[in-house]
Amino acid sequence: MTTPGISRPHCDHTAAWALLVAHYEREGRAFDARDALAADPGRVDVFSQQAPHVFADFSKGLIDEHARSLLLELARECMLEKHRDAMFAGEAINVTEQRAVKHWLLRSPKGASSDPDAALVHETLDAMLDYAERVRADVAITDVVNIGIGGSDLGPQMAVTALGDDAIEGKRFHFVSNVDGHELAAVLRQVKPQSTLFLVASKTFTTIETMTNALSAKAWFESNGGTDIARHFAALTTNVAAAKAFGITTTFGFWDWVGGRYSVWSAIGLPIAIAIGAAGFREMLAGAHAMDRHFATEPLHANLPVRLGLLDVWYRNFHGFASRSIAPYHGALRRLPAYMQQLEMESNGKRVDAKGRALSIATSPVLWGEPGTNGQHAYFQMLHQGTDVVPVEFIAVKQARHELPGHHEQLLANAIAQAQALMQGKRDAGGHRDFTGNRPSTFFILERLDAASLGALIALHEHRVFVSGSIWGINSFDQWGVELGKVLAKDIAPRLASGDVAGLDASTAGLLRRLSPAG
Ligand SMILES: O=P(O)(O)OC[C@H]1O[C@H](O)[C@H](O)[C@@H](O)[C@@H]1O
Repeated sequence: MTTPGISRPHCDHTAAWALLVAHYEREGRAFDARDALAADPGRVDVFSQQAPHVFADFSKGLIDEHARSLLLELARECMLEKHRDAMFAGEAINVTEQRAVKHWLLRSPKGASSDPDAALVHETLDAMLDYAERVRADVAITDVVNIGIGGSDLGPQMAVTALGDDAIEGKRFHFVSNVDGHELAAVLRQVKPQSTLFLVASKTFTTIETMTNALSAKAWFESNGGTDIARHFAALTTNVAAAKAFGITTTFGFWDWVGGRYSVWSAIGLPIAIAIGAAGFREMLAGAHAMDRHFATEPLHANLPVRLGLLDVWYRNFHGFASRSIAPYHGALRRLPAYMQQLEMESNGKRVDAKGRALSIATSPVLWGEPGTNGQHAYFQMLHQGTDVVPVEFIAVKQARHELPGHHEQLLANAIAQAQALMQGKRDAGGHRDFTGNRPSTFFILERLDAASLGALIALHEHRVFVSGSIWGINSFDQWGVELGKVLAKDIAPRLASGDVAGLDASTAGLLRRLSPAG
């Protein structure tokens, strides 16, 4: 195994980067998308891209053709394609953990990949989908409770929410992630041991929140007359031994080369498979695979993840935009912003390069958002008239899944109008009613929200995050930043009970005294 991270240049030391700096100063800063569109309506075709299942229009973005070609040059100088190909070749590009990055293999069709793990992937997938179909057919099971957090929660929860209209009748889905006992207690009040299936989802099977919730669920199950753990608990994990030690015999595994935030395609996706069926789950994989092929084979200038990732770099490092708002105009995509937060901020929220050297350029922006039109009535004020420019990403779905007249037209009209308003602005000498306009947005369109298009949309974002992370020179596949707090919580927990503040700083000691029952 080679470590391609080592040979990649510092992208901010390349000739293309210097040219981008100069271009930004000369023209980029003052660029006005309104003028550009008025001067050249053909801009819409240049700054849009159809990819499998997803169309994206960034013609309202603050980018011109020169910046676009310099960014492509930057990608070439930074050996983006080589890095991408190394991922698809199964090289250990997660250099800090010496692991391959192969979530794409989970959606590669049978026989399509020569990767040594391909056969095992399909064996596991077949077994998991078989099990999902058995659960679907089992009318005695009315409630499925997924216990997991982070990547073991956000993906399945987001996808079940997005596609749940197709869920079989008679089954409810619950997602318990927080160690806050209010969450599990609220679910346990609604379910019965004999009709509930608990899925304990944890890549490591050591995460304290998940273990605490799983132990409490098991204790509740046993003390409420539940007997058959094998039937009512299943584990989704890479740590089969730990699941067994916990007392769970039904286990669906995955591998260390699947990062938690990239694991929705693995056994972690079991709740989705139970909700939409084996065929639906395979469609989701197929949609993602189509996007993998697009990313792996399309030339850079026509490659949607590449174009989006480069636009992210342009916005973050040249325009200096520090956040991005995600506005899905579809209520069923309401968990998508949270999912994207983990995907991008945990992947690219790094301040050192892949070799551990401090970076002198900015990395991940802050991602946030709520579904439209709700967000319009809450924070769009700031997007239209605030002092910061925040690029907005609209996601619209052409076909509705309901029959109520009028609603969908209004929903789509609002999405289009908000993007238009952000760009157009409105001159008013009065000040308060003045909209400066020229606020950038990207507009995504899905024909319909189904398993295939959702799969493609998620894979698109995985690859987009790869692209910006690659240009920034970071390892997008580790997450050391979450460790310190976990370690300190282990020290604090017994102190809370005892009230022992010895050795703590004065501020932390003060909080502990206030919150400790012993205090
Ligand atoms: O699936 P698990 O091993 O329980 O991990 C759950 C989550 O917790 C960790 O702290 C990581 O930050 C996440 O990337 C991960 O998805």
